[in-house]
Amino acid sequence: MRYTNDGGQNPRLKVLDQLLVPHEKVYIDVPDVKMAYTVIKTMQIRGAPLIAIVALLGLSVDMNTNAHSIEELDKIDGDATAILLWIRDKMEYLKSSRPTAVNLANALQELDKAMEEAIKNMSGSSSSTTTTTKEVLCKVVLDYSEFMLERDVNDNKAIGKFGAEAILKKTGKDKISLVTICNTGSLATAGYGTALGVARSLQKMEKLESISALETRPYNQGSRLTAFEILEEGMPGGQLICDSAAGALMQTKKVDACVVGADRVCANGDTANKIGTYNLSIIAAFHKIPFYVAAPITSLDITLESGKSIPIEERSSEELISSSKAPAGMPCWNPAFDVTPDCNISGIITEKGVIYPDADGKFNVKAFV
Ligand SMILES: CSC[C@H]1O[C@H](OP(=O)(O)O)[C@H](O)[C@@H]1O
Repeated sequence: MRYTNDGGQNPRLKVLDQLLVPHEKVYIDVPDVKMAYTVIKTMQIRGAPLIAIVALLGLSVDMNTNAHSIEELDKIDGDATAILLWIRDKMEYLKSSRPTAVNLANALQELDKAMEEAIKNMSGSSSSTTTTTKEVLCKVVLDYSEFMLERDVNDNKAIGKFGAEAILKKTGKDKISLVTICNTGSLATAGYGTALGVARSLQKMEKLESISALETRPYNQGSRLTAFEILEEGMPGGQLICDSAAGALMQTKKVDACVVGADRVCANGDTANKIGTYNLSIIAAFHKIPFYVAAPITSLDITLESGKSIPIEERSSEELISSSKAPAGMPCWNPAFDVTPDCNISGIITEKGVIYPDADGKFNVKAFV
């Protein structure tokens, strides 16, 4: 992603088209909310934290630089309720792009609070300022989207550190062999990565022996994106395995831990992540290999008691047909995510530390937020 803001209130956003990585590096200009929605929906950018960041930066670029939006906002300037409604309408549109990851919904909720607060402060202020409602809210959206960008990298570094320490302690090993699924690295976040950030931290500590990446059918985020990041970082023992080789790997080779990302973690620890994660957790449980979820607090959804209520995105048959070379017209079921039950999870690694199950084996995610 390329984000610039010269002049203080002139944000510009370009995103790397992840559908073309690793073979081509093409950047797409995101001048408005419509394009932010499109790049998310079509998976030109993906990864729960990055979806939230691109949506918010897209909103900020739209409000601050898009001529049509500026004109619309100018017309209703001074009417705080009308401006709020205008922004909330865009927020709802962005939120409808992909339903499973909760990071975007959480970010928009936080932003909404910041906007309400700013409006309250404006009406309470006695100073004879010439700043208009529109200017104030454009600045709130801009500041908040930039804050998210910065916070995500710092959070990921903390996740990496806590995760590496937890895995070393749990396994008692000096060198760790990991398995991961999907892409949770710099490409899925503002930088560093969540689950792949844990691998990065182990590598920095010279404690990473190997990392096996699943290809992650049908979109192949593992074979295209994680493989690319593993090679770029020169991670020791980096290798690609097909999704169905995970069992054989655990049966015949050294695997010390699995570490995966998350799109939504419920109050009881149930975790939605890329389709195939549930299978991986079952194989890991069978082989008594610790299984960690690495995710920022923004991926936690304590309003849902269990994974049964997580909306699971189903994508088109065409995507599965083209990637699997199935005959055209073949009916498909193509869920993008599955839910790993709490009982298969050893720990949830966040930037505030690791959430472990209690003595009864139950997670209390609420207590952590
Ligand atoms: C830190 S990435 C979290 C999460 O997002 C991915 O999904 P997608 O590629 O469909 O956007 C995947 O499930 C990752 O684990």
